[in-house]
Amino acid sequence: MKIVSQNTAFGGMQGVFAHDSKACKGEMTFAVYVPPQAVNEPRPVLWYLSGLTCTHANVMEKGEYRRMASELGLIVVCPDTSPRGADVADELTNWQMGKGAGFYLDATEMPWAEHYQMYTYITEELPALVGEHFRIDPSRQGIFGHSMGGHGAMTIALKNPDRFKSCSAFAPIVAPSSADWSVGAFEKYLGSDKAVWRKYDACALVEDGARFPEFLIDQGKADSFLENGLRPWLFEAAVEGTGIGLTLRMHERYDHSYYFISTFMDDHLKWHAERLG
Ligand SMILES: N[C@@H](CCC(=O)N[C@@H](CS)C(=O)NCC(=O)O)C(=O)O
Repeated sequence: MKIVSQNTAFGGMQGVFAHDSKACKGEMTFAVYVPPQAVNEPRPVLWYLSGLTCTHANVMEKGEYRRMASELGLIVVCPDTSPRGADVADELTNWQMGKGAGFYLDATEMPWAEHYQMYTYITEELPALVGEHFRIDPSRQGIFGHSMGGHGAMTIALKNPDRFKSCSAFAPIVAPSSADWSVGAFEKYLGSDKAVWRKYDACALVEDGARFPEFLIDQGKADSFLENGLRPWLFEAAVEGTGIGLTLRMHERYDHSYYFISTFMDDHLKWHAERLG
């Protein structure tokens, strides 16, 4: 693992690291905030998955999570959203596909399958690396994210309820199999068999029997992607009668940006800390 940068913040350390990824077959970069408490004891770890067009840096620079993470003693890991590098397939004029748009899935179709193995990267390879280098308590893990990363967090939690104790999302894509801005990507990454798509769709996973205790979702009502891309009401309908708890908060005037995310970041960190102990 290579140190890209390390800076002291709120008594802890904000680092950026790079490593050779086996899953994605190339160099991957991620950010980790380590709170001061981690010097003395293993601390809970929170995985933050970012949205379309992002790298590890967007939330690190604009998410405003460090003060509260330091106070609560949370380690926050922020991975990249796709494989990178000159040899990685991409669509230069399409921001919903390719680099910056990995959708946290393992692609099965060529040329994408060669490097786009983000599900394996996020659920297996990166946790092993982070566990080796940082004082995480693996029995206390939470996951959250924004937009495409909200989709990633919710689907990963639903598929790994024994590993994650908490999950929340900012403006998540709750049903990517039928959302305007993800159908094209799913077709290219996963092929035309829609039964496969259901494994990467929070609403479909719940319909197919996956369970997680509860979710917190914050959504801005002035989000330009609300009607065609995000549609949290579909998840509200999917969890009805399942026993899955959902706190869905709709906020007047907030859009899709990091101004929205940073406004509610403290609430999400507290939500996770309460459940991670
Ligand atoms: N590039 C898109 C917007 C993409 C977008 O809003 N991405 C969100 C995640 S879905 C984001 O976090 N962007 C990076 C940022 O705001 O720093 C557009 O032009 O409409």
